[in-house]
Amino acid sequence: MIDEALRTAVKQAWENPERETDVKALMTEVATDVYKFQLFDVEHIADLRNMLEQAWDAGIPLRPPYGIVLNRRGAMLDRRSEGYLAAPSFQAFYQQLLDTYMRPISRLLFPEIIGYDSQSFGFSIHYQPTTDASIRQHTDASSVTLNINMNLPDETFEGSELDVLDAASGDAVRFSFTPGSAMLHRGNVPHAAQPITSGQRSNLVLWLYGERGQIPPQGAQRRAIPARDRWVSSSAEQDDFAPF
Ligand SMILES: O=C(O)CCC(=O)C(=O)O
Ligand SMILES: [Fe+2]
Repeated sequence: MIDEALRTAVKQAWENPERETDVKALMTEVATDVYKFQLFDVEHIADLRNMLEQAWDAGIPLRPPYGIVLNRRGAMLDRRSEGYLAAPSFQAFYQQLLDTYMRPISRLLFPEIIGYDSQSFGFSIHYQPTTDASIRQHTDASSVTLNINMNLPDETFEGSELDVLDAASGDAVRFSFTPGSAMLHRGNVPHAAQPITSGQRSNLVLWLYGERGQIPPQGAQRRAIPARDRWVSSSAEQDDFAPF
C-alpha cells in the first residue's frame, strides 16, 4: 500500500534514526513548512477504496465527518468518533499509518509537536460537483494534518485544488492532488479546497494532537531534537477526546 521508496526509507530510519535524512529527501516543500510526497502506491489504492466502499455499500451506519457540512460520502475513521469505520483490517492499516509513518515524519518536519502528538483523529472525504464540492478556508484543530489522495489513476477530476497559505509570502499556493500523493502541514496553516468541477476526489485526512486536543502553544520553540527521539513508539495512553 505504501510507496516503495518511502517504505524503504522509513524502514531504514526505524532501524537507524540517523537515516531519516533519506525520508526527508523524499519530501518537497511546496509552501513554507507544507510538504508534499508520494505516500500510497498507485497500484494498491483500489484495495483501500474497496474497503471504504464496501462499508458504505453495506449500509453500515458511518457518521460523516463534520456532521453533514462535510462530507456526505466520507466516514469517521478513529475509534474515538461515534460511527467510525471499525473494520479490523482498516483499523490495523490506519494505526500503522499513524504510528509508523505520520508521527515520526511529522516530528522530523515539525519538532515542536512532540508532546502534542499522542492522540489521533481521522476521516475520509469525497468531493463531487453535485454534493460536497469545496471547503472554505479554515485551520484544523490539530498539531499536524496529513491529507492523502485516494483517487485511482484513471479517476481524473478538474478543480478541487488545495490552496495553502504560505506564511512567508502571505499568498495562497495552489496544489493539485495526484493519486497517492500526500500533503503534510501544521494544523494552523490556513487552507481551502477549490470547487470540483468534474469527476470526484477522495482523500484520507489524519490528525495528530495531544491529550484532550492540545496543540503546541503559539510561537512554540522549534528547537532541534535528536533523531532517536523521533523514531520511538508512542507509549502514551489513548484518551477518548473526539474533536468531532
Ligand atoms: O480538500 C481537502 O483535501 C482538504 C480538506 C480539509 O482541509 C479538511 O477536511 O479539513
Ligand atoms: Fe482542513
